Amino acid sequence: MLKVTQLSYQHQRDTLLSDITFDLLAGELLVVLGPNGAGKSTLLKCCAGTLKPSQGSIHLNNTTLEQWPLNELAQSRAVLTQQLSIPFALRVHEVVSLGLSPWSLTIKEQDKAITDVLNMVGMAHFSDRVFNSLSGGEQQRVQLARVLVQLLAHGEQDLTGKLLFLDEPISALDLQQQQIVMRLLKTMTERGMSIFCVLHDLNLATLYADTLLIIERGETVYYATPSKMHHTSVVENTYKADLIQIDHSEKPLPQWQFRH
Ligand SMILES: Nc1ncnc2c1ncn2[C@@H]1O[C@H](COP(=O)(O)OP(=O)(O)OP(=O)(O)O)[C@@H](O)[C@H]1O
Repeated sequence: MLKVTQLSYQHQRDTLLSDITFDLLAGELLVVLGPNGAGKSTLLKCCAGTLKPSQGSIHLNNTTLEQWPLNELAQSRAVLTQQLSIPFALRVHEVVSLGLSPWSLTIKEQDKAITDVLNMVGMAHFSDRVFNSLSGGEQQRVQLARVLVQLLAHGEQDLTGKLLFLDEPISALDLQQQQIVMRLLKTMTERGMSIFCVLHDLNLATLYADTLLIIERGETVYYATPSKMHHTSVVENTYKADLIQIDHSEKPLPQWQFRH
């Protein structure tokens, strides 16, 4: 699906990413982790086509990103970046409808697609509210609905070939909403969608990801399934935090607690 080979990104004299290689398969949730400034957002922007890598290649379904016709690319991959503000007094359903711009749908089809994704993120009852009047977490859920509708416009069950990039999509959410969104992402991957998701929460990442990619100072330090991290010191070495590694009580997966 997405094949990234020996990707490097240089900004002036700084190497922000160096020799990153990974594959994202159909139906896979790849979670990208790493300390502040590690290069996660830069990697997301390169892979999504917003930044041009200095070296390396990015193929989406065997075609390089630059060779994809723009509208077809917009129908196949959606990108949710951090810190999005809407400078106009748009209503929630109007913000979500921005995600439908690559598609030609009837008004009825648009309304259905928008209602479906707002239901998925539990925001249908806010459809007519002015977006800027929502809380931070509510705004984040609406923005997630906007990128979801871009990939689910026709309500198709099989989402193979659809690629979603998310940069910290749960950073403003409470515990219940974090779980709802992570379960929703899992449901999307079960329908075939591929998801590249930057997170800071190691415990959620380990629970939900199929694969973890951990980067530090622009380089890969871990690229494998979460369970392979069991009883390693990768997290402690990468984050330099004083942590205790424990076993999840219901799954054979590592989790972390702060020592105090
Ligand atoms: N346009 C730019 N000019 C100079 N430095 C930049 C630019 N964009 C990013 N950087 C630097 O590149 C590094 C990686 O930034 P990036 O935003 O990718 O990190 P991140 O891993 O997403 O961090 P965080 O967890 O804090 O969001 C940082 O040190 C950042 O300051």
